[in-house]
This record gives sequence, C-alpha cells and structure tokens, in this order.
Amino acid sequence: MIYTVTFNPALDYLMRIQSFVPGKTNRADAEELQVGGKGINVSLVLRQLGVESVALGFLAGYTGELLRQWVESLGVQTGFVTLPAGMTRVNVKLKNGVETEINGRGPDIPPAALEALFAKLDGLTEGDTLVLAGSIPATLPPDVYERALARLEGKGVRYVVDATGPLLENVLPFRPFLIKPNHHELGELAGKELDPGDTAALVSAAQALQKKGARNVLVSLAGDGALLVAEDGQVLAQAAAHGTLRNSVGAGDSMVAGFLAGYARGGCAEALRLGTAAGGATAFSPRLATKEEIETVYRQITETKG
Ligand SMILES: Nc1ncnc2c1ncn2[C@@H]1O[C@H](COP(=O)(O)OP(=O)(O)O)[C@@H](O)[C@H]1O
Ligand SMILES: O=P(O)(O)OC[C@H]1O[C@](O)(COP(=O)(O)O)[C@@H](O)[C@@H]1O
Repeated sequence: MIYTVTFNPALDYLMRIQSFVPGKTNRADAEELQVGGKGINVSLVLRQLGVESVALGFLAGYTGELLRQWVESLGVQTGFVTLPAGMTRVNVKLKNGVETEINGRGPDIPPAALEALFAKLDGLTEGDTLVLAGSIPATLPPDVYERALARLEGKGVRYVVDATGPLLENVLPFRPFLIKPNHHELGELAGKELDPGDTAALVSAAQALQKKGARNVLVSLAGDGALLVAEDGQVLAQAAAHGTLRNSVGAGDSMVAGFLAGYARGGCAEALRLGTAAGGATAFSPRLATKEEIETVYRQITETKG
C-alpha cells in the first residue's frame, strides 16, 4: 500500500484577475476552491491512475473537516489526525498572467498529535511505500521527516520525499527511492542557480544527491520537461508534453503520482513517461488532471517518441 503524508494540508483558493494592483481593492474575475496539499494531491492523482493509497497528515477546524470529506468523496482512503485547535490553511493562488502563491502557515501541532501520526506510521510493513510531501508547520521540529523515517528503518518500506532545502537534504541518508526536486530546488541544494537547459549541470547536481543517498532523482523542469538520474546510473531525458498552460499548481505532485504508477508497470522509462504525462495533464487543466486527461497526454508523448 502507498501511504502519503501531508504534514500541512491545504485548501487552495484560486483567484483569476486581469490586473492586480497591490495596495488597492482588487476584484477577481473568477475564483475556485480546490483540494490541496502535496501528499493529498499525490493520493488523488494515484486514484485517477487506478492505484490505491491512504492519505495521512493533520487536519483542523471546519476547513480540515471539509478537506477530509472532499478527499474521501473522491475515493481516497484517509487516516488523518484531527488537531484540537486551529484550522487547516487556505493557500491563495493568484493568477493574473503570472502565478503568485501565498501559502499559509498552518495550525499548531502539539506533541501528542505528532505521536498519534507516528503511531499510524508504525503500522507500515515491508513492501509499503511512504510519500512525505510538502512543507511542515512552523510548530513541528525541523527534523520531523528524519524522525519519521528513523522509526521505519529496517522495515523494508520504500520512501518518496518531495520537499525542499534541509527537509529534503537531511533525509537523504535514509536512501529514499525517489526525490523530485524542480530545478530551482535542485539549485538551492547545489548552492547555485541551475539553468533548465544546462543538462550537464543538472545531472551533476542530481548525482551529488545520489552520492548523499537518494536512489532515483527526478528533476522536474516545468515546461522544459524532466530528467531522471536513475538508481542504475542511467540518465533519461523527457521533453514536456505540448499544451496550453492553465494552472500548474499540483503539476509536481501529479508527476510524483505518475512516476510511482508508471514504475510499477514498467520501470524507469515508463515512470518518467507517465510522470510527465500526469504533470503536463495537470498543467493543462484548471485543476488536478483526470484519468482521461492523463491518458490523452500520455498517448501524445508515446506517439512523439515513435
Ligand atoms: N507548462 C507546462 N507544459 C508542459 N508540462 C508541464 C508544464 N508545467 C509542468 N509540466 C509538467 O509537470 C512536471 C512538474 O512540473 P514542475 O513545475 O516542474 O513541478 P513543481 O510543481 O514541483 O515545481 C514537469 O516536469 C512537466 O512534465
Ligand atoms: O506544503 P507547501 O510546500 O506549502 O505546498 C503546498 C501547496 O503545494 C501544492 O500541493 C501544489 O504543489 P506543486 O505545485 O509543487 O505540485 C498545493 O496544492 C498546495 O497549496
């Protein structure tokens, strides 16, 4: 079974506005509330791809309850820990030609709630996959990802980590099966800006993360596609799918879901192809991609490859 953990879930509030002027009263042309949070998005896209998972993490208040019901209504099993106070955050995604995100801080997580989540993770067994994705609320200890993985050491659980900065770097010694930095995040870890067109520099930065323990490093490059530096040393490049960008929120999470589903059915090359199709399909859709949207983009990629 795949378990996704979102330490700081969110509802995403998308506002489309033609011209945005800071310091003035602005009026949106359209708005929409969507389910969000990185691990939750992975679970939702896995579901579209016919792969079961359980979404775990923390929820609080009315927004948390709405999120739980929404995720379950979309067919994903959940095992969230309910917090005693506060509310699940609402992240604002502003679209006025460019995409601006304001992600909330998230509720306080008391030690007992963290222990309750860890107790759920203790139930994972050999062959299970654990996906840790997204930021952590400010009240959690910064080593919470490492603590989660340390508890599972020796159990034969596969780890996937989609996070940034030290949160990601510090889990590398646990030999995660997959990490998916985008080129900005990879550059942050490499200590220099990386150009999405500079394949040699991207590969060498990804290999440096492998030396620190990562097994497969999937570098996402938004409209420039993706690079996979695989566990066996292969380097695979994949051009992005062609389409009109409508909303790239969740493209990275969709790619992680596509990678996992693709890997199970055909190893690295298939993982990269289905990951790219799922990421692209979400970028071309106003919300997370559906099964049909992913299949359409997947066929386009396969045909291009001949
Ligand atoms: N504008 C786009 N056109 C085509 N594919 C895209 C586009 N944006 C994202 N994707 C696909 O989704 C994947 C993940 O997107 P990216 O923006 O790199 O991730 P993140 O959301 O984590 O920053 C990309 O590697 C690509 O395959
Ligand atoms: O946990 P973080 O890093 O604040 O990110 C949360 C945000 O990431 C998302 O999961 C989207 O992530 P990606 O665009 O990277 O796939 C949103 O749904 C959510 O608002």
